Amino acid sequence: MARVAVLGAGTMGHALALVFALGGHSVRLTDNSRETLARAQGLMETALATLAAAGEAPEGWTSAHLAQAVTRHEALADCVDGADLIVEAIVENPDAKRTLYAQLDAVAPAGAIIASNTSYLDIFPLMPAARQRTTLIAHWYTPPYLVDLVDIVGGPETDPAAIETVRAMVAAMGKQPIVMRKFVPGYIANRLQSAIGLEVQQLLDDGVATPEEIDAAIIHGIALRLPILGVLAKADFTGLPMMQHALRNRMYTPPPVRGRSESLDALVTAGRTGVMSGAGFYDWGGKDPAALFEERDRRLLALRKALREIGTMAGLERDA
Ligand SMILES: NC(=O)C1=CN([C@@H]2O[C@H](COP(=O)(O)OP(=O)(O)OC[C@H]3O[C@@H](n4cnc5c(N)ncnc54)[C@H](O)[C@@H]3O)[C@@H](O)[C@H]2O)C=CC1
Ligand SMILES: O=C(O)[C@@H](O)C(=O)[C@H](O)[C@@H](O)CO
Repeated sequence: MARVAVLGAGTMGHALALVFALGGHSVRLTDNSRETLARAQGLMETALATLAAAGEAPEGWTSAHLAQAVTRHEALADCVDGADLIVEAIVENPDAKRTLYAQLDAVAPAGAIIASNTSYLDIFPLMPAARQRTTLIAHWYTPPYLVDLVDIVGGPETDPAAIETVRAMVAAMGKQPIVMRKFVPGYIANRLQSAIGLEVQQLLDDGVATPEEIDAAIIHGIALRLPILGVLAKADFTGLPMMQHALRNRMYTPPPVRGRSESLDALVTAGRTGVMSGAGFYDWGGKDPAALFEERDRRLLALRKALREIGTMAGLERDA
């Protein structure tokens, strides 16, 4: 059992605290927003109840176990006291991360591994020199208690032993770690999501389609094949000469990277920041985020169960 400190209790932090607790570790959680830290308890409990109902939590795990396994701390120093692993899941802002890393350097145990959950940032230049050997990225997907992939990558000075420690820990929790040979922003899956995101935002900004139509195209067009074929086995079924033709014809030009989107900006300006605020691209009918997470998780659990039975023809577990 490791002592794990999770910094940031937002969308990812509360869920990562739950993941490590379910993995048998002792977890301390902090956030610089008191309300967020308080809300984390209810969100973890709802997620645990959903997992337990589906038989996906360890035998006999209850809210009482959770309260013992995850403690919440307002002070950073209390949170990281005695930590073997520090999971950084604060806001995706380089200045905020740089400031936190300097504070961490002053209070974290000397040998503690610091693992950032950053989606895209090269966090290594933000970290004080003394922590470079024990700093790495371990990037999870939401909700991390259901999505298995964890991207792991070290920086130029990271000790390979630190990478192996985290890889083994993640694998022991039943997850799918992929250790990247070098850092690239977005790893594999987030780069693909970025490409999709860029295209989706352009379609919206250009008024080509509505959010509902875009999601329908993904759900009815692309999504069904992905768990069975990935992208490259699907290409084998398409036929590779067709892919050559598509490249050669140059009919597709990716949208320019503009660093902003009018439709996204309008939503955020209107306070529609997503499920946590009750609305985003969709209107979530004023439902409590915990209820929405529960509904999402229940459906994802059912899908995951079905997919395990069906198997896959692509990827590391291909059974074709
Ligand atoms: N939202 C997602 O689906 C995913 C996010 N990530 C990454 O995880 C990290 C966190 O993202 P979210 O959970 O979405 O953000 P979030 O905004 O939901 O939560 C971030 C939390 O960090 C807290 N915070 C900010 N500065 C802090 C500090 N100095 N000390 C303690 N707490 C502090 C904020 O109060 C907030 O509650 C980011 O690096 C993001 O790129 C990675 C995978 C998925
Ligand atoms: O999709 C996810 O859960 C994550 O991979 C992320 O890191 C991000 O939030 C991503 O979706 C943003 O592009």
